[in-house]
Amino acid sequence: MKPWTDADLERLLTNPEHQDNPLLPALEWLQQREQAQRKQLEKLLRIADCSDGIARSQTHELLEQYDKQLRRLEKITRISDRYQHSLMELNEQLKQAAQQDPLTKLANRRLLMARLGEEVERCRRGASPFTLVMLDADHFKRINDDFGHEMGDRALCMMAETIVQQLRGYDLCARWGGEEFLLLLPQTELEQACHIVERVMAAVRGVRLEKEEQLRLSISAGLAMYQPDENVDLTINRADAALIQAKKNGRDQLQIART
Ligand SMILES: Nc1nc2c(ncn2[C@@H]2O[C@H](COP(=O)(O)OP(=O)(O)OP(=O)(O)O)[C@@H](O)[C@H]2O)c(=O)[nH]1
Repeated sequence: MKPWTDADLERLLTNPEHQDNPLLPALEWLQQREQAQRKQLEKLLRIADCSDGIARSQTHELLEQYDKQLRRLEKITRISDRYQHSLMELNEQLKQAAQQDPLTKLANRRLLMARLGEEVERCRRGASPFTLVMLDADHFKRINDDFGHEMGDRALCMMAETIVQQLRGYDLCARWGGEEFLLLLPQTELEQACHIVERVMAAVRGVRLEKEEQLRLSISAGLAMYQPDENVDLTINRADAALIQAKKNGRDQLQIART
């Protein structure tokens, strides 16, 4: 049997032949109810479609917001990485500045005293003794007077570089004062220290600053070997006294400290 359509039903209900059929009112009632239900269903479907659209656009909006937050977070992370990196660099620079002489870039007194403390400890634990060498540029005032303070600065830097080149990796050269340097030679007894210092003095004599052919440099040195249980300040003083003696003896030479 072919399915009933609305038109078939309408024809049946309006057919004068069936006007007296007792089922007619029931059929009309069923038709009206079916139409009402259909309308209701269509309405519900429209609402469902609409809310589906809203849900879709809300989801899209949320995804966009999420992407935006993610990009913002990535940007913040990049900035924070850069910030952390520059903080670390700054920290490193500060650390260096606290331990370095700004002119010659050598270790400063603070770093040398720290290393000296460690060396004394090592010596107390039975390692072989170390030697300290106080170095002082000769007649440096004349260099400044004859060639100018700026050239004096360059001469100091050249001297520092030359001294370091003659040392071993574990030795330390610090700028002690104006034109004074202090060498820490770990695990080095006097005889070996003398060889090192003679090498340093010879190298300083050979320094030539371009354009200033007349400029000649030399240094005097006082050596003191650390004595077990000696206060290290005393070792420094002994090296200093030996240096004064080297100056008195005519400069450009080394002198060994008395114990
Ligand atoms: N250009 C320059 N000169 C410095 C610096 N520090 C110290 N000096 C100079 O070094 C000279 C040291 O002079 P003095 O202590 O009289 O000693 P000197 O002329 O080297 O003579 P002796 O040590 O006796 O051989 C002074 O003229 C200081 O101004 C510095 O950083 N740069």
